[in-house]
Amino acid sequence: MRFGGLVALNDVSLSIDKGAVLAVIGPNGAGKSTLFNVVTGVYRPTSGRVTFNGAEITSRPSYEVVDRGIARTFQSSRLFSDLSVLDNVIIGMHTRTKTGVLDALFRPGASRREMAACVEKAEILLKLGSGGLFEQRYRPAGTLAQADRRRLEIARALASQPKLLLLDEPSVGMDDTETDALVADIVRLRAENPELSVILIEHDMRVVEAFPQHVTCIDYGSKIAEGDFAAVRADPRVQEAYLGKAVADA
Ligand SMILES: Nc1ncnc2c1ncn2[C@@H]1O[C@H](COP(=O)(O)OP(=O)(O)OP(=O)(O)O)[C@@H](O)[C@H]1O
Repeated sequence: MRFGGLVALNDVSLSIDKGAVLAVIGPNGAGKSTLFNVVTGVYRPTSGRVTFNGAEITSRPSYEVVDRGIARTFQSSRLFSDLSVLDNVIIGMHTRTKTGVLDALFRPGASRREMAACVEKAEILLKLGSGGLFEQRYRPAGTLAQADRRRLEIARALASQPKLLLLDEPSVGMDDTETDALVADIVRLRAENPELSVILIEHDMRVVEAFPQHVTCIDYGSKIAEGDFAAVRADPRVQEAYLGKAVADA
């Protein structure tokens, strides 16, 4: 992925199996969010391919990518702040609902029934995670605490019933207790959906350590290491690039 003269991603090749968690680490500006933007059709890559479940999805529009089963959260909140917590989750279901504006006008019964089903599903999702989102479901999303906003982003992404969930620094703005709860949420989510795959961009090594099997490190747009957490952490290029000399000396 090039932006003019800047190569934001250079020959980065990644794959993830069904049900696996892949953690992508790397310093600021390494190209991690760009990777998500390429996978989800926000950016059209200059070259290269994105395939999902055997089908090529390179540069497909984002709504189609969601429809195929890839959902994401963003590093900076993309919630509808004036809408309620509940409505934000319901909006995440739009690729899975059938009735539209015309149905609302001409088949109000069907439309109402579908909406009631959506509310029920959204409430279940809000009850799943930590942080009491369900109790706050009628509050405008913009009034939530930072950690709850991150949790709501995840609930909204899950509302589209993804097969692959992309989490962009989900622990940003969370304290240690909240981060532990986030890890527990992801662990529980995977236990309940063993086929769900997760790609996690993270700066917090405590989160990465909790999902240690597959870790990839990107630096200046290139993949510099991959393997399990212990191997990647021990790689001198990773220590140099990302973890810092303090860790190398530890
Ligand atoms: N739309 C864009 N136009 C121009 N340059 C961009 C664009 N998006 C990203 N970049 C550049 O691409 C590089 C990679 O950015 P990216 O946001 O992917 O990094 P990152 O690894 O996610 O960093 P961080 O951890 O700080 O979020 C940066 O130099 C960034 O300035």
